[in-house]
Amino acid sequence: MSEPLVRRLAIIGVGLIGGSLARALRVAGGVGEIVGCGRDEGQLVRAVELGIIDRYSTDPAEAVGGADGVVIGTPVGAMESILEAIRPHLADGAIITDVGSTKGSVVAAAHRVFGSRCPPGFVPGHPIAGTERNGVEASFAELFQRRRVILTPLPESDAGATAAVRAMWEKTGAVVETMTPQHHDEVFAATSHLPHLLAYSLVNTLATLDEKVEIFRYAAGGFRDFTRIASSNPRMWHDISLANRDALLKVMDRFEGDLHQMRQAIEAGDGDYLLEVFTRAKEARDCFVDKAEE
Ligand SMILES: NC(=O)c1ccc[n+]([C@@H]2O[C@H](COP(=O)([O-])OP(=O)(O)OC[C@H]3O[C@@H](n4cnc5c(N)ncnc54)[C@H](O)[C@@H]3O)[C@@H](O)[C@H]2O)c1
Ligand SMILES: O=C(O)C(=O)C[C@]1(C(=O)O)C=C[C@@H](O)C=C1
Repeated sequence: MSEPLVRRLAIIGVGLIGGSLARALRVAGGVGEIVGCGRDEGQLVRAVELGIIDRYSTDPAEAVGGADGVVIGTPVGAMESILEAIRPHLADGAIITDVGSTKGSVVAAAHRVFGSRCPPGFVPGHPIAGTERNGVEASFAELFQRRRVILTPLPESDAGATAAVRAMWEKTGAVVETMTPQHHDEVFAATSHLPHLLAYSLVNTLATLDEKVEIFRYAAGGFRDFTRIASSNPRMWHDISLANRDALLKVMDRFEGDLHQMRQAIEAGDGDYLLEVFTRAKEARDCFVDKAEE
């Protein structure tokens, strides 16, 4: 029997992502005991009932005791307080990673907690997979299969720790890539964070058009497709929007400019401009978006 990748894995925040990671590792093997931690004891009890975790604690310090692997699966706004709570209780050589949708803010939080050099076992991460649902009962083992996971190791991250976090995600069926935290935040401001803000903003505009909110009766498949992600957890996207401020503002400014140009073209009856934009966008989506999942 080969040694498990991780003898004891502590997952702080056993929700959609943390729960799916636990389920995937259960199926794939390679992890010994899984200890859950979180603020919502009901979720943790449910996770034990579902066989996703072996046991739980509502105290992060207790949960990480003796753990050789720690995954933080909470909203990014909670990560600093959790790192602060677990810092004195981390086992020597423990691997510490997270699943947060922003990386610069998580790294900055870690430096505020650990100082100029984070532990060599600290390797931030981000699975590019999810749904609009949240909570452990929305989790499933297949979530990460053939999806990308981005690791953003720090200069002080130990190569062995980075390899261990990579191996953990590859166990789930994910394809692992590395980026700098800054590049990560720029890329996902454009491909994930802005789309969510647009979906929320569109639905909010229509919801405030008429107080009877009757207009949604006439929304068809296009609106449903475009706005699925507006059903995502508001707290999660509150945290992401504020954490990735600079990259988001930059891409929002660009988008606002492009939308203004489209408005001007409509106002001027410039159909050629509209056709140019629509054709370029269709070609890009048809060619690149579907390939992204290969
Ligand atoms: N939902 C997605 O599509 C998706 C995809 C990739 C990454 N992420 C990232 O994963 C993280 C978790 O997202 P999720 O979708 O699993 O959310 P979720 O709401 O399903 O799970 C979050 C869990 O963290 C717990 N929690 C919240 N605050 C806490 C605290 N202060 N201390 C301890 N536990 C706390 C909650 O009780 C819950 O169990 C976020 O950082 C998010 O940016 C989400
Ligand atoms: O599929 C969805 O519902 C998601 O929103 C997942 C999604 C995204 O595609 O933007 C959302 C946040 C993450 O950090 C990564 C992926």
